[in-house]
Amino acid sequence: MAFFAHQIRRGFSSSAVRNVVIKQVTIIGGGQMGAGIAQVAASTGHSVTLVDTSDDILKKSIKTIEGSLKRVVKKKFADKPEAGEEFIQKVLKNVSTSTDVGSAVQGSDLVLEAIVENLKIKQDLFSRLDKLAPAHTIFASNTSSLPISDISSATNRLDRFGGLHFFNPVPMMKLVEVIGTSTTSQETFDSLLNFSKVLGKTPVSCKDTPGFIVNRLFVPYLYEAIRLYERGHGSKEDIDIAMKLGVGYPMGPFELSDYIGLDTIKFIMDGWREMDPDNTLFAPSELMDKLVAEGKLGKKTGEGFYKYK
Ligand SMILES: CCCCCCCC(=O)CC(=O)SCCNC(=O)CCNC(=O)[C@H](O)C(C)(C)COP(=O)(O)OP(=O)(O)OC[C@H]1O[C@@H](n2cnc3c(N)ncnc32)[C@H](O)[C@@H]1OP(=O)(O)O
Ligand SMILES: NC(=O)C1=CN([C@@H]2O[C@H](COP(=O)(O)OP(=O)(O)OC[C@H]3O[C@@H](n4cnc5c(N)ncnc54)[C@H](O)[C@@H]3O)[C@@H](O)[C@H]2O)C=CC1
Repeated sequence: MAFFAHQIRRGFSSSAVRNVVIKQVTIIGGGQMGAGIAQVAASTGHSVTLVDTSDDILKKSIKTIEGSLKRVVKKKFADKPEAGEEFIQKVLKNVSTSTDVGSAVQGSDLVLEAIVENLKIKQDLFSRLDKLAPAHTIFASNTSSLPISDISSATNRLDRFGGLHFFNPVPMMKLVEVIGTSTTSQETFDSLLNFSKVLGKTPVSCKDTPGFIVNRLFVPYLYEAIRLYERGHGSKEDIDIAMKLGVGYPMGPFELSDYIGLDTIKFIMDGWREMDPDNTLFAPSELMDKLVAEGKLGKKTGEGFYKYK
């Protein structure tokens, strides 16, 4: 069994609320992750407000959600296309959009942040939200690599702050890492665990350590694959085939790096190297640095390790 929340001792308990049942969710950041999380939350009956910096971005987010829902219903309602269309409309009705965080957090039980992976920008956002959101509202970040406690330190609701780390593509990936800091209250942690389950995901409990569980194991794996290629031990194609057929991964390390975004992966590794410069697992890759400097960031820019145009 992956988690035993009741066994985790936490040092802080004066939560303003007990076990918040999360019904109304505000998601800040309508990119790859935010749109996916909004889709899953809306599909499971939550009322969702999706926030981003412009209406144009939000229109794109809704388009992404619609496209993904179509893929979902194609399978789920294979024999009943009308019921599928009805489902899509019902889900979309649960999602509203806003460029104003102040109004978007009113009445919200959970504010989940999925904006750019930058500590200062996340701290500024949460510091502002802390003054605007109701007292009972739980805050959570979907950060891939930043310590949750560094982000929560910008607020006065340390007990009502945790991490909820989803995986890309959110509608398909079953895992959620639930992260509690030393100040996250048990009530908050339990609410986040329950919320993940209501979304139909499988949560695992994580400590607030670099990369939590998955990325702590996976980022060094991706980098080692690149170094293997740099040393001439195998072609990209062969390494990808080897990991797909040899251990059953759905994507090889180069395909997956392009899918996630090379800038994101390099950003994470650079940050960890700064924290622990002598750890050889965090050694840089010349090729990765070169591709990112050239703007070849993977699928999203049309080229990374592979070409997509
Ligand atoms: C980790 C290092 C550092 C990273 C730092 C940042 C990242 C993080 O913090 C954490 C992460 O997210 S790590 C990334 C985790 N994700 C993965 O490993 C994805 C691996 N790939 C896959 O699972 C499949 O290739 C995948 C499911 C993507 C696609 O499947 P296929 O390759 O078989 O392709 P398709 O045939 O197109 O799809 C198969 C079925 O899935 C449905 N589908 C795919 N994408 C969808 C989407 N976005 N929305 C809804 N449905 C979707 C598709 O319809 C199809 O369904 P069936 O027709 O029923 O099979
Ligand atoms: N891409 C991935 O595979 C995964 C990413 N993550 C994490 O999720 C977060 C978001 O990542 P992505 O969705 O990939 O990024 P993205 O670049 O696709 O989306 C970020 C969105 O946030 C918006 N944004 C930026 N600053 C904002 C602000 N102050 N207020 C409102 N909106 C703002 C941007 O306009 C953009 O639409 C990051 O922390 C990332 O590390 C977590 C798991 C997987």
